[in-house]
Amino acid sequence: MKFIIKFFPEIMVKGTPVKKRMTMQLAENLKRLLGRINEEIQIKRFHDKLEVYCADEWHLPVRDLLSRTPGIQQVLEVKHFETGDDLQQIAEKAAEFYLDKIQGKTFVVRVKRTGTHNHSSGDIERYVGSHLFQLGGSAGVDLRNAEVTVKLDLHNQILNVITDRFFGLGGFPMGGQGEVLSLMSGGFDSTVASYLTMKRGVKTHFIFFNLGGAAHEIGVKQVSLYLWGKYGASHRVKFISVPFEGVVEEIFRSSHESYMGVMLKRLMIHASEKVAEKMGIDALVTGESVAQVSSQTLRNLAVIDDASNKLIMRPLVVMDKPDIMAIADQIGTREFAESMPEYCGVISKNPVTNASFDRANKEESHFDMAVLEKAVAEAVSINVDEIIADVNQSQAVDVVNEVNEEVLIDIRRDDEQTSKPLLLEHLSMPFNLLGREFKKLDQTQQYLLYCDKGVMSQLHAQYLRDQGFENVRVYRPQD
Ligand SMILES: Nc1ncnc2c1ncn2[C@@H]1O[C@H](COP(=O)(O)OP(=O)(O)OP(=O)(O)O)[C@@H](O)[C@H]1O
Repeated sequence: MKFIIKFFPEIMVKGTPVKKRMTMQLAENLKRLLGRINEEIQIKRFHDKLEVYCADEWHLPVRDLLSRTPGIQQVLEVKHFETGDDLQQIAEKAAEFYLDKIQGKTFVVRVKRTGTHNHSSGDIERYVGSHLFQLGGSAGVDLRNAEVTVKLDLHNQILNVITDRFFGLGGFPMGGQGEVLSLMSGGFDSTVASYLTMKRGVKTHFIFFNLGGAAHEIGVKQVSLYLWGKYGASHRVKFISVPFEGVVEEIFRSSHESYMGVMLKRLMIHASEKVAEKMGIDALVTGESVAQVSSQTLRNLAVIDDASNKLIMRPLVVMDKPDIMAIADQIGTREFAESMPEYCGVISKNPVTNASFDRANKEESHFDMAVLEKAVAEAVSINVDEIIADVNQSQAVDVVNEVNEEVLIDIRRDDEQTSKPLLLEHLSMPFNLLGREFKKLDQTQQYLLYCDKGVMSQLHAQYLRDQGFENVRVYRPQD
């Protein structure tokens, strides 16, 4: 079957060389991504569209991939048949795909022809129209204001029928818009901010400041891997983890209580700048948004900005929280954000809301910058696609590969549990409900947690252990 890909309109209004570069970039990205589904999938590039050809068996994975690849506005699904210009065959194929769609609705048939045929386009339109009408159920033909257009394309002996259409993400193809380093804390805001830069075609690396929780780090790695795998996997990016416990201690020692929050953010920006510099990156991204918490005032954001010469991008700066949550739902990060362990370290009880530039500099002059240098020097950088191996290697909770008398708990999301059911006897407790539901279980039992990649189960097993459930391990069947 064939998919016809319409580019994002902002690409179409560019001058010819830019448009060409962007459409080539999208074709290259798709080639890389589709090749991971099946090597025989073909792509053809035209000035106004791309066409993807695949065997019918790859329909669903290809459709899914196209719906989440930046740069695509709309996709038409097309099936082709060798009907020649046999009117009856053409009408039957049209009925096969459109009869359902015209039930109770007015319709019109539009035919586009290339090549030589015995019938004119008008002949075919009239024949197919009357065939569909006679089959019943429609509200009749309306040549001017039809509710459904039956679109047929006869190309020499091949009839192309548009069987479905769906919208893509929009945005620009990944790779043409430079690179950023996104400060990722794993909550709603930084994940949505990172998604928005990825959708805009910006190669987005992740940096995480570990304030003292191994579980937090695993959670942030997991959501970064998820985001990248879903929306940015055409390009390899880095996940950088900076041990920030020492910095937090030093803030406690050197800062006034009301300035601790601002200092922490400034020091994160300082550290990100140093890492970005080494990577040749000009811009940082944060999930901050004006007035979301009392300390996110314009003045405080300006004082945080002052810590660096890098461009600081805040894609959510004027967005309302419900709109941010709606994006999190749409991109599938809500459950991750909700299950991220809360870190409540350097949160000033009475945070300054109108920080002064001079005072922030003065606070910083009391801070021993060698501590920050040390944290940056000890930062660990891995390719985001190596996260699974990395988490499994540094696991803090034992992993077993068979179930004996333990209670097995499937902690995957509901939709994953339904699409790939676990065949062993088990309890179902999706990870976003685990914290609440687990309290109801018998603490003396032994438990095994199961998830698809073994990352979330590590995170939650550690969390449950911290809550006093000592007999929790991870179940990872052998491949
Ligand atoms: N531990 C961290 N590592 C990396 N970046 C961080 C960390 N903590 C905060 N940030 C960055 O600072 C921004 C503001 O953080 P803050 O905790 O004030 O807000 P938030 O709205 O709760 O963030 P989020 O919802 O992304 O967790 C975050 O969106 C993120 O970009």
